[in-house]
Amino acid sequence: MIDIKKATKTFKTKAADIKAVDEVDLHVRQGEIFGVIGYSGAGKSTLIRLLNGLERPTSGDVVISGDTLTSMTRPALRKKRQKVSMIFQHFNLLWSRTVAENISFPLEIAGVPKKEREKRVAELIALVGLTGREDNHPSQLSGGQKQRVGIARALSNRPEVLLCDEATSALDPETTDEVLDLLIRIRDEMDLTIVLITHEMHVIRKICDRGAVMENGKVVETGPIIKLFQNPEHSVTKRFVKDDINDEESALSFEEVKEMFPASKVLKLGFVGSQSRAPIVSQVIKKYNLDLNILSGNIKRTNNESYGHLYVAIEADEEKLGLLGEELAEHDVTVEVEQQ
Ligand SMILES: Nc1ncnc2c1ncn2[C@@H]1O[C@H](COP(=O)(O)OP(=O)(O)OP(=O)(O)O)[C@@H](O)[C@H]1O
Repeated sequence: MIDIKKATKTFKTKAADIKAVDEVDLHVRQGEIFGVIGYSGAGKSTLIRLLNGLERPTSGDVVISGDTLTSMTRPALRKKRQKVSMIFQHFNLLWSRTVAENISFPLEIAGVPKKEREKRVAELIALVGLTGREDNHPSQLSGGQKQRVGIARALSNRPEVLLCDEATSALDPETTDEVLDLLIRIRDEMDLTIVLITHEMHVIRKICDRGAVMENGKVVETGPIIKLFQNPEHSVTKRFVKDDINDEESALSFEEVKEMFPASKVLKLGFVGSQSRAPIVSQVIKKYNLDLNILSGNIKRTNNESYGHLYVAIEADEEKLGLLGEELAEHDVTVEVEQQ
C-alpha cells in the first residue's frame, strides 16, 4: 500500500548538511496500523512529511497505492493529498469555528456541495462520539474531544491513509486509550491504513500490527509488534521495550530468594501469544506434583496477543526440571534456569 524506497531527506544548513531521513526502506500493508517509534530527532516527523507530500525526498521514492508522490504534477499531488490525511499532537483546529465547521472545512476546500457536506459532517460526528457537541467551539472541549474533532476532520474526504503525528502525546493515559480504541475502530470500519509516529512504546504496543524503530534518520529495526517486544535486537528497541515493561527484574534479589526458598531453583518462564492466559503452567505443575512460588511477573497485551515472563521458585530435581522444560516448550513457554 505504502512503499518508501531508499528515501533520503537532507536539509542543508549553514553549519552542516543534516540527513533527517537516511535511505529508509519501508513497506506498509493495506489496512494495517503501522507505528514508527524513535527518540527526539530520530527523523520521524520528516518521514511523515515525506508521506503526506509536504517534503520531497532528496533521493528515493515514496509510493502510495501505486502513485509515486515524487513524480506527480502539483495538481495531481494536491488531489492525492486529500486521500492522505493527518492528525496532530496539538489538534490544529480552527478556534473560531465550531466542531461541525471544523469538520466541514476540508469538504469546503474540496468543493463538496453544502447539502452533502452537512450529511457527511453529521455522520462523522456520530462516528467519533461527539453528538450534541456540534455547535461547541474547540475551547469548550476536553483534549480527547478535540482529538476526536481532529479525527473526524481528517476522515471527511474518505482518505486511504491516516497519518498520526504524536496524536496522543498531549493526552492523559485514559483519554489516550479511548482515542487509540477509536483509531482501531475506524481502521476496521473504513479499511483505512494508519501510520503513526510516536515516542511512546505503549501506543505502539496497544494498537500497531507492525512497526519500525528509527535512530539518526535510519530504520534500525522493523517487524511485527509482538516480535519487537518479545525479541528486540537493536539497543534502541531494547530501551523502548524496557521503559514500557518497567522491568522489575533488577529488583529481584537472588540472595533473598535463596534465603526464603533454600531448596528451590529460580526459573524464568517466557510467554508469547494467546497461551499467556491459558492455565498451562498450573496444569504442568500439578501433573508433576511440584511446589511453585511466584516471585514476579509481567504479562503485557499487544493489540491481539500477550507476551511476557514470570519468575518462579520451584523445588525439583534435574530430571523433573528437564521434563517440565520439555512439556512447557511444547506449549511455546520458554524456560530458563537463572544463575544462583
Ligand atoms: N527544516 C529543517 N531544517 C534543518 N534541519 C531539520 C529540519 N527539519 C528537521 N531537521 C533536523 O532533522 C533531524 C530529524 O528531525 P525530525 O523532526 O524529523 O525528528 P523527530 O524524530 O520527529 O523528532 P521530534 O520528535 O523531536 O520532532 C533533526 O536533527 C532536526 O534538527
